Amino acid sequence: MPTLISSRFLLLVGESLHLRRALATSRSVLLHTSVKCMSQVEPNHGSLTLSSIGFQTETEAGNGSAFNKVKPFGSPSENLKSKGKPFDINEKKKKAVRVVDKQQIEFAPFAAKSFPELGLPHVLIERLEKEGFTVPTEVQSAAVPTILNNRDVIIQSYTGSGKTLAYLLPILSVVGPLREKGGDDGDENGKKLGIEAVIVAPSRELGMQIVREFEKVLGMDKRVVQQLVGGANRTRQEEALKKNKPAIVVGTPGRIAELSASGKLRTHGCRYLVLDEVDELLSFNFREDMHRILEHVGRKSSPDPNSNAGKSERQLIMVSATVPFSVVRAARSWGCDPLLVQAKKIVPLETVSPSEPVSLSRSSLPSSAVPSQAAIESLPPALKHYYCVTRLQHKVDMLRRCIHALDAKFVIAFMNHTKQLKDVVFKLEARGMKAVELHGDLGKLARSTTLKKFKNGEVRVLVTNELSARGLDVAECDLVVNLDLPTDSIHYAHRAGRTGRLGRNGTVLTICEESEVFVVKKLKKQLRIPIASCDFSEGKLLITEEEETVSTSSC
Ligand SMILES: Nc1ncnc2c1ncn2[C@@H]1O[C@H](COP(=O)(O)OP(=O)(O)OP(=O)(O)O)[C@@H](O)[C@H]1O
Repeated sequence: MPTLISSRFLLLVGESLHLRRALATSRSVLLHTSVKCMSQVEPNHGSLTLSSIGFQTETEAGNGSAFNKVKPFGSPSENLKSKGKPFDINEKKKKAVRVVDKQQIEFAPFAAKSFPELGLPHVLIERLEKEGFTVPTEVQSAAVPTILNNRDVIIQSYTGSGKTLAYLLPILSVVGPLREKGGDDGDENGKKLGIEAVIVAPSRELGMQIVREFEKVLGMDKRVVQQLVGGANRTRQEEALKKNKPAIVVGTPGRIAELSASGKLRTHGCRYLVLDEVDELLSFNFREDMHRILEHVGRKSSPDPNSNAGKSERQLIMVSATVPFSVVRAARSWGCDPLLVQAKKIVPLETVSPSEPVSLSRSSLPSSAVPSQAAIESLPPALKHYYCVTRLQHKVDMLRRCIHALDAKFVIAFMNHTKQLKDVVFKLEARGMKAVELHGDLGKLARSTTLKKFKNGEVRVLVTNELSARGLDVAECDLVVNLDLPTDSIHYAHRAGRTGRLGRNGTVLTICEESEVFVVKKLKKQLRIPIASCDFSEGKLLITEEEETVSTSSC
C-alpha cells in the first residue's frame, strides 16, 4: 500500500529536467570510464585494518585462530550445507548445544581501494585517518567517485555497510572547510555561499546520527552542519541558521519544510539534496513536506514558471538498504539520468525493470518475489536468525533467557505497540536486567538520553518500536529480538540490520506464539534465509529444528 501511494505521489510531483538531462549527457561520457573500472574491483578483505575500526580479533581475544577462518555455528554458509537434509522430527531437542560466540567478524565489507584512490582531497583523507577510517567499504568505494562525477544516484547496500560516509565524503570534498580548495567555507572572496547541502532523514534519531557522523569527520568547526530535526526548539534553530550560516543542514522533512515555508531556510542555491532512507521518506506521512523539499531545494526561482532556465544544478542522492521499484521510479522522475550504485555494481536506472528492482544478478526471479527482493538485498551476510515459540505471557522470560544464553551485551527488543514497552522494561528490571524504553512519544531530550545510556552500556536492553528499526547505529549491538512480529519482510530486514554492523556477527531472534509460526516461515521463504527454531535451556541455546531447504539458486 505505501508503495502504491508513493508512486502516485511521484506522478504528481513529476517535473521536467531538460536542462539537467542535456548536461548529464555530456558528463556521462566522462563517467563511463570510471564506472567501468569500478565494476571490475574485487573485494580484498586482506586490506582491512581491524584495530582501526575497533574490532577485537580472535587472536587478540586469546583464541589464537585467525578471525576470518571462524565459521560460527549457524552461519549462513554452514546452514546452507545442511540444505536438502530430511528433517527428522524425532531428532528434536537432540541437537548439539553450542554457545554462540560474541562479536566475531564473519564478513567485513571492505574494498580493495584506499581513500586516496577515491579522489578525495588530501585534507579530508587526513581527517579520516585521524578518526580511524583507513579503508573504505565497498559501497563507499563505488559511490564516492560516482558522486564526485556529479551524477544523481541511488545508493543501495545492506544495513551497516557505511552508506552515510558514502555520500558524506563526496559532499565534504566540495562543501565546507575540508573541500578541495581548503581554507574557509566561503567562496573565493571569503563570502559565505549559503546552504549547499540538504540532508533529509525520516526520524530525529537518524538526523542526529548523521550530524554526528559529519562532525566526526569535520572534527573542528561544528557550525558547518546544522541540525534541523522536529521536536527541538524551532526558534533556536532559526537563530543558529542566522548566526552560524551553515553550509550543510540535516533534518526531518517536517522541520525542513516548515523552515523553508517560513523563509528562514533558503535552499534554492543548494547543490546537494540527499534523501536518506528514501523508501521511508516516500511514505504517505511525509508526502506534503517532501513535495515542498523537492520543489524548492536547489531550485532557483524563475520569472517564467514554465522555464527551466532558472533552475540550478541540484545533485540528487537517494539512499537506503531497501530500494523497492517505487524508489527507482521516484529517482527517474526527480533525478537526471540517475545511476544505481551498489557495493560492486553501478548501473543506469534505465536498465532496472519493475520485476527486478535493484538486483540485476537475480533476473530469474518471478515478479511475485519482488516485494521481498529489496529486503533480501538489505540483510547483512553475517547474521544468524532464530525463532522460538512460547506463550504470550512468557515472552519476556524467554527474552531474558536468550540474553543470558547468548551472553548478549547490547540488545534491541522490538515491539509493535508503544504502550507495551514500559511493561517489558518493568519486567526485565524486576529480574535485575537493566532496560529502557525508546519511542516517539518521548521528548527529544529523553530520547537522546535514553540512546546515550544504551550506547555507553549503562542499560543492556533497549525496548523499542519501529522508530529504531531504521538507521540506528550501535556498533556493539549483538542481539536483535522481535517480541512482536514485524509487519513484513522489509520491516524484518531493517530491524535485523541493527546488529551485524559493518561485518560484525549478530543474532536475530523472533519470539512468537505457536499460531504465528507460519508467519516466520513465510518470512524465511521471502528473505531466503535460514531461520532455525530454537529454545533456551540451562543457559544454552538449543537448536530444536534442522534447517529446511533454503533456495539460493537465484542468489
Ligand atoms: N570505511 C569505514 N571504516 C570504518 N568504519 C566505518 C567506515 N564506514 C562507515 N563506518 C562506520 O560503520 C558504521 C555503520 O555505518 P552507517 O550507519 O553509515 O551504515 P548504513 O549502511 O547507513 O546502515 P543503515 O542502512 O542501517 O542505516 C558507522 O558507525 C560508521 O561510522
